[in-house]
Amino acid sequence: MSLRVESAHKTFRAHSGARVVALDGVDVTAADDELLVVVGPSGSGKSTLLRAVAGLETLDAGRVVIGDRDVTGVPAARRDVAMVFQEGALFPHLSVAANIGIGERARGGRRRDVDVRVREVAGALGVEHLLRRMPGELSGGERQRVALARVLVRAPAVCLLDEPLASVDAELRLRMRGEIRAVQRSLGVPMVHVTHDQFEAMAMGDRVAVMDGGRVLQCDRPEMVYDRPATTAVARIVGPLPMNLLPAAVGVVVGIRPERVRLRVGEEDEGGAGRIGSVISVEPAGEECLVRVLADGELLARLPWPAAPKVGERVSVAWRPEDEHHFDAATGRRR
Ligand SMILES: Nc1ncnc2c1ncn2[C@@H]1O[C@H](COP(=O)(O)OP(=O)(O)OP(=O)(O)O)[C@@H](O)[C@H]1O
Repeated sequence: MSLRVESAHKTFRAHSGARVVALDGVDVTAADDELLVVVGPSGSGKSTLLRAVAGLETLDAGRVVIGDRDVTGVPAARRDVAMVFQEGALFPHLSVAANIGIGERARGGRRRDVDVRVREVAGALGVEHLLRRMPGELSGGERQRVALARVLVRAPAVCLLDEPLASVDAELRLRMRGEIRAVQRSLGVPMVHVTHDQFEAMAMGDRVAVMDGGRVLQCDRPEMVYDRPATTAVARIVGPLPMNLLPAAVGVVVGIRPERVRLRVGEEDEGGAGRIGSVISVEPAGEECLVRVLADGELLARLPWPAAPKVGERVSVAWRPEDEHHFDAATGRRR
């Protein structure tokens, strides 16, 4: 069953009386077996969008449609939407196995069938060895995986994940994103996944919705939002590092990804798009380093670590013309 959110508006009134626009006309869809990733800065409306789909937040205007059923006025419990939060909540007095199987059992599933399915999903998410433990005996990351297993053990109409991997270590995250993808495909349900992890967004999403200020700025395949950002805001939000945005000709802003910037020490401008600058900081990042250069404004370059220039050195800054993105300076839109 597909998910459709149409013209969703939501304004909160803070204690101070101030109005906060959390959703400002959001349209998104997720097809039957599609995984839609939502990215955006803190406060951009991602959780509000998920909570509105789940029925935990009522919209001021707009609709939520699941399959051909308009669920806008339907209470959360009757939407058949499963949601995993940043801190997956478990029933403390039930074992891990019982926690994972509780929904299926409540729905009248036979114990034997439910046990088999619980074991399958627990295996896929690497928590099979924890099935007999109690939630209080788990680490944060383990609890999170159990909460995920509980959602994935049955096929809800829609599955929502709000940063479920935030407290999981890097190696496990890498494995789990593949597992989540596989389980989701086998269930054939639309999944909406909020993450701050750019690699996760690129790796997992069939499409990525980029949000800012309660709006969806662009919604497209991961390679499109990365290679052809629709606006300067998208260019700053998507990618492991924000895109450098440099004023160029009148009315034009040139965008260049830090990983596409080339620096040469002690040489003059190579010509073309280059400029001269001086290094203001060098930050090691494993095999690579991040170099900040002052050259008609500040610019970030990601370079292989051995190639790092030193702080204070003069460098020529260059990039290939085909790596440039051009935006309209007034509107921020891609030209
Ligand atoms: N119950 C509430 N009362 C008042 N304001 C709220 C409430 N919930 C959310 N907001 C505000 O609405 C805006 C959107 O919040 P939301 O939680 O959807 O953002 P987010 O993109 O999920 O952020 P984060 O990445 O930090 O989780 C924010 O400005 C937030 O402060």
